[in-house]
Amino acid sequence: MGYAQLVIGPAGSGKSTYCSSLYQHCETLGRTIHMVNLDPAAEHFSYPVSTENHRHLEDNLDDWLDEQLEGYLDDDYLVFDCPGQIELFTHVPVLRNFVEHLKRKNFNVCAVYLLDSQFVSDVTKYISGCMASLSAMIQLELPHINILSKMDLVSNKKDVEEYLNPEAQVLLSQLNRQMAPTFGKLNKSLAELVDDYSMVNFIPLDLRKESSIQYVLSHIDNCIQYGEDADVKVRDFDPEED
Ligand SMILES: Nc1nc2c(ncn2[C@@H]2O[C@H](COP(=O)(O)OP(=O)(O)OP(=O)(O)O)[C@@H](O)[C@H]2O)c(=O)[nH]1
Ligand SMILES: [Mg+2]
Repeated sequence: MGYAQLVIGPAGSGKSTYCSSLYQHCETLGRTIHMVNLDPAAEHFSYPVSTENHRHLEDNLDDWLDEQLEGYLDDDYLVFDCPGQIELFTHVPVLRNFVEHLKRKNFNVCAVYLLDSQFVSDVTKYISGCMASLSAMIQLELPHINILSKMDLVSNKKDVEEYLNPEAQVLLSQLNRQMAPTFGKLNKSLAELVDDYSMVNFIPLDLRKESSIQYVLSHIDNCIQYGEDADVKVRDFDPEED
């Protein structure tokens, strides 16, 4: 049985930074994880790929993803740093195919969706971030964990708290305050959608704190049942501990 995190989220949300911090954290613990960078952009495309090329892109990526998996063992813990292009996990089924592939290889996979905490300062941005997360959740059909990244940039933690487990009513009134009355109905539907899926449930991540990284990791490990067979106990950490 192998374990894998699929780290996704909008461009610049902090995926690569999270991956390297996680790697260092595990290194300190003496725990082995492997990072796999799934961004083929640097190697293959130095230009935007148009929609006509999607088929072509897909075929190439399947082979390329296969190559990335070579050399890893069936019981490894892998962390896939995905590119920020949202269409890779929504319009194009390539990431979904990759997930199927991992499952066939007996990997327990969890989607780790990062959203920049700066998005929370603007409820419209926040909602769009939630929708992108929801879309990934539906497309990938994986256990899913939402993370609010870059918490070190948040000066007042109270501002963010209500967005960690937001209520539809709060979102709705904030959306209505910002937008013209014609959007009232749409806002209501959006807020309800977010509420219905009860997917909007973010764990704050402050990379300056080892305890915060550990807290996030514990949640993910739980999700993919890592450590349940072994003697390793998944400890619960208080993110506000230090
Ligand atoms: N202050 C702060 N900045 C961060 C943090 N994480 C990432 N950044 C910064 O945010 C920018 C984007 O970070 P990346 O880790 O490259 O984001 P990404 O999601 O991998 O971006 P793409 O691969 O382009 O989608 C960089 O300038 C980082 O230095 C964080 O926890 N705190
Ligand atoms: Mg990156």
